[in-house]
Amino acid sequence: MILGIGSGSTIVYAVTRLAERVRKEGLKIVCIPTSFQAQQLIVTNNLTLGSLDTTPELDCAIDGADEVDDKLTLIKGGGGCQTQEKIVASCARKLVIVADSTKNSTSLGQQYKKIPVEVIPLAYNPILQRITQKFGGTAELRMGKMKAGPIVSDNGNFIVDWFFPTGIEDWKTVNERIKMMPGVVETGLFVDMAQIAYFGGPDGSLSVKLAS
Ligand SMILES: O=C(CO)[C@H](O)[C@H](O)COP(=O)(O)O
Repeated sequence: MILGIGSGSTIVYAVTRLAERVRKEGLKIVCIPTSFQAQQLIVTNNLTLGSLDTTPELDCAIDGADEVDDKLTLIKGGGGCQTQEKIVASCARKLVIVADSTKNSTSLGQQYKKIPVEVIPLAYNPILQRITQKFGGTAELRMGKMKAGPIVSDNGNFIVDWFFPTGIEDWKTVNERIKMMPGVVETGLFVDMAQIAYFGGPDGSLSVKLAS
């Protein structure tokens, strides 16, 4: 199986369990990373590392999410990896989301208030202005906590966080319009990409949401 490996803190649990099964059951799995973090995760768990260069068609990708609505529209990019995550997911026949129950919502904005957008550094300020002029809300350049200056993505770009207003329903159109802005590399909006989401509860319970 060719499997995309997502980024974030939740995917770590899935990869740990996967590595256990590969060891015990001798599963043959090639893992395609969605970030530098995912690549390290694959390597440190002694899983087989692959790339889109050699395997551009994946059976499945597993990833976390910052919020999942009832249509399985996702907000991703809390860790700034949405571009590679979306590329890998787009090459996979199936996208499976693993998240804790706080990420589950009926409509976007109930849990997570912002859409991360990866941008070419030169364009960050015009993009901050265009997004808020077109759609409202506020937007800011993501700044480092330990590093002075902006966060730089794995691709050498900046991340703009758009704190969107309430009431937006047509996320497909919003996504397309933001993507058309010169300098935008990728948004953290995943529309019609995920087929299934698993949510773990604090009591060990599991709930599942399927794309309609
Ligand atoms: O999109 C992502 C990184 O860009 C993550 O998958 C998302 O932020 C969820 O992370 P976590 O599992 O730590 O809550």
